[in-house]
Amino acid sequence: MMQTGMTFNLQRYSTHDGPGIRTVVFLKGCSLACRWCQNPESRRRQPDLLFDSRLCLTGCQLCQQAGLCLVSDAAGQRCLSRCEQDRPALETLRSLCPSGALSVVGETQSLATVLAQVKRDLPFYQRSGGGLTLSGGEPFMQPEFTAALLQAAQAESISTAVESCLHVPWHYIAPALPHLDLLLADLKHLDAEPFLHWTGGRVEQVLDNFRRLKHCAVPLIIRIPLIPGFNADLATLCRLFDFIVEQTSAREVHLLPYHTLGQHKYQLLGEEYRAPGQPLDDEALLSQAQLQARARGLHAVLRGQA
Ligand SMILES: C[S@@+](CC[C@H](N)C(=O)[O-])C[C@H]1O[C@@H](n2cnc3c(N)ncnc32)[C@H](O)[C@@H]1O
Ligand code: SF4
Repeated sequence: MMQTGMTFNLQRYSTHDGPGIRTVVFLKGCSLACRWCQNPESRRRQPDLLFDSRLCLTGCQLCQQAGLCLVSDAAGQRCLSRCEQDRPALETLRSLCPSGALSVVGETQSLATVLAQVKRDLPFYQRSGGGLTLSGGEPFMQPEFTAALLQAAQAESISTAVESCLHVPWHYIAPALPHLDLLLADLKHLDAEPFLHWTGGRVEQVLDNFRRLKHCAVPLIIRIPLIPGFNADLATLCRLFDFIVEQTSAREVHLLPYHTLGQHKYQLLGEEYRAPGQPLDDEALLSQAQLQARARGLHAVLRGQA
């Protein structure tokens, strides 16, 4: 049977998603809805419609003729109606808009198609120690496709990595592990209430998966997005470092200061942005956090610097 997956982007020459030069394949669908997520178009498993009012040639009416309903937001800007019933089938809109104001994000692709694109950069992987990284969204939410793609990449001598929030049942993760050279996993918080409030998920499932991974051979790097009002304070971060040392196999932690680069995409999706309006700008906190992580024997990386 032909394996297919739902992807929404493929990024070549990435140097931020694992060692060396990498190709990042972004898979659609996530079990969390982090308020700060830089990829809000990744969250639903189905294709999404984006509308950029700045590009709209208001007079052409092609989308209205196809059955799409545009409304005005509080500022009088045209935007998508939040009512899904006001939308025609997305496939009819995929290449309809002449100005690019409307775009459909997410497409079903065969494993062979994705692998062929990844293989184009084999010489770069070999020279730089890079490879394939699966991101998203949450790659383990497409467990069969993820495991099969990692296996196929390794069979081509391509090193593999996955970026994950670990908010999935263990049996979605386990089949991929034999085909994984590096797992980059987020540790966002330890407490149930703030985790639920800011991400919509159950923290215990994440912590449980970290504990299980301790008994697996796959190399693990933990990433902490530092989000003001959620976890960007020294006391919370020190508790996270303690958890890493005591309950996981990771000895490398990457600190990811909160940024707002994905904020405009919420508007394109017709969604409200419910995270802080300003990026994290607290160098004192960042350097203290790096010191505290190092004091616990962790290799702490901030903006690529150890
Ligand atoms: C978009 S996620 C996809 C992988 C997976 N779902 C996860 O959360 O780890 C990739 C990385 O981006 C980080 N990230 C997402 N939004 C961010 C933001 N606004 N500022 C800083 N890091 C962010 C996440 O914490 C994660 O490490
Ligand atoms: S887990 Fe990752 S992809 Fe999912 S909403 Fe959070 S940051 Fe975004």
